[in-house]
Amino acid sequence: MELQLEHLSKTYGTVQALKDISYTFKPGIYGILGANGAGKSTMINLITDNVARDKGSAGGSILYDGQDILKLGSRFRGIIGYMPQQQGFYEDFSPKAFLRYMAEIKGIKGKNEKGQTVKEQIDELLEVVNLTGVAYKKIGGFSGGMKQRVLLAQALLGDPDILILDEPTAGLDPKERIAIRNYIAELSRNKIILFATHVVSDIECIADYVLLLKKGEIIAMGTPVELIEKMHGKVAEITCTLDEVGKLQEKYHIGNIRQRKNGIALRLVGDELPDEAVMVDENIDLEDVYLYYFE
Ligand SMILES: Nc1ncnc2c1ncn2[C@@H]1O[C@H](COP(=O)(O)OP(=O)(O)OP(=O)(O)O)[C@@H](O)[C@H]1O
Repeated sequence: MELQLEHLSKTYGTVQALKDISYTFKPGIYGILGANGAGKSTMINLITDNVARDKGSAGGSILYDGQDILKLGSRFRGIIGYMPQQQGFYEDFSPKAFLRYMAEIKGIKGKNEKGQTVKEQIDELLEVVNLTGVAYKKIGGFSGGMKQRVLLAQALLGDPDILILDEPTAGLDPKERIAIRNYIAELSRNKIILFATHVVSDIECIADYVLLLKKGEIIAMGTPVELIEKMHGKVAEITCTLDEVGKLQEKYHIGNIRQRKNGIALRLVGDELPDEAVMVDENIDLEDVYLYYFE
């Protein structure tokens, strides 16, 4: 199974939101990391066909196992599960009623490959996202995290081959963030899962591959380990006084700032680092990678 983006571009008026993106997704979890406005939602909206591509060859193409998704039409939509950024669902619905409604819209009927009826599939999904106890309660009274879990469950309806999650942890507190991340980590690795976020810790331990998107372009990509290895010689720590912090901030990308007994320890990331800084080698992480490319 392959989802291939070929020279994908999208322009809104004078803003080029995506610039000539080519990349092939295979089964696994992809962290799509980028600051606000990087083009993550645009990429997702093109894959889900919620936004029209630029006209003609200028827009590029998206192929699912070699076939243009626009030609596959509803067949392609049937294999996609999509969790949108906005929680625009009906507050008066219960999770169960909402999932039943979404199953109707998606045309999911009869029994699935495991021989489960739609009702059984819904019950199983509610169990997976830990909402069985509130299956008949109104969504309107739910916390942000519970609402996100309802959205995740609807994206999983019909066991889609491709799962697209647009900032699934947006607005959640740390505990709920971890819960959502864990549900995603436990999903089958036979799917292509795209997880768009601007929060490194969301994907740090669960992504098989990471794409860094900036101003509509992929500026770096690889497995987390590959990206971390490229940072060799670009991360250091320096101990300084509070007065010196501002000056260093002007010249270098600054990560963690920690109070230690002998002064303030700063993490510096960049191609050129001060001589007096001590190189960090062993515990470089994706936060350093993010800082290097984005700050
Ligand atoms: N409908 C639109 N009309 C005009 N410009 C748009 C539209 N949608 C997105 N843009 C612009 O395209 C660029 C990419 O936006 P996009 O929403 O894809 O980024 P993003 O990485 O998903 O950011 P966010 O996390 O804020 O959603 C931005 O400059 C944005 O202002």
